[in-house]
Amino acid sequence: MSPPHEIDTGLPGFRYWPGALDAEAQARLLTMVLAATEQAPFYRPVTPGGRPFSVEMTNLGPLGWVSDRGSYRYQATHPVTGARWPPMPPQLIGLWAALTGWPDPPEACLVNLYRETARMGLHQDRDEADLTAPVLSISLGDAAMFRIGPAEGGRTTRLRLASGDVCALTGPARLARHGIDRILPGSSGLVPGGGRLNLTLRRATAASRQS
Ligand SMILES: O=C(O)CCC(=O)C(=O)O
Ligand SMILES: [Fe+2]
Repeated sequence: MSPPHEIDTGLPGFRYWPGALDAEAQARLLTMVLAATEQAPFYRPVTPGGRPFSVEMTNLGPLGWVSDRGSYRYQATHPVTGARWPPMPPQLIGLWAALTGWPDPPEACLVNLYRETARMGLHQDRDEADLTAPVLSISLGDAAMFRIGPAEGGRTTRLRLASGDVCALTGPARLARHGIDRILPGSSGLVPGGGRLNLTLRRATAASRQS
């Protein structure tokens, strides 16, 4: 992977590295993720209000983000199979360290699968114990129209995220509102069956390190 080029989008703390993963790194990552989904298949969660997500999900790593009639939360097991999530691929731990510089490794990699009509409404990521730890997001496959705006609401900006792009919510942008308006079906042939994969890496628990 060549060193990522960082672009200033005007929202402090929102960091964007277009083309951070070259075609070979994307293919390797995709192969690893698809292999892990043999063990931890995609499933369609529902919101606490009972509405099914249009996105299908699974997780990698010691903890995974889940949503059901009870709550949004992190847990160690797949809600359908009851098995532990597959391990976090070392390539992702390395990318997290290189791009965020955060001292603790990621604990959760949420894998979002967007088929043709899937989307994700504007939201904040706030189910983590330490809301100062960054969120790192990797795009694979079809491009997506990503929307982002300040935590307090107001004007949002649209950004087209393509396969291999990486972005991060850090510092003052950690609680930025964001979502996916739509994907651009057929813009990439990377994902078998079509669509987009998003990998979102996070710390879930509070850091245990001493200061
Ligand atoms: O698919 C994306 O790029 C965003 C995913 C996201 O915001 C989330 O999983 O919290
Ligand atoms: Fe999010």
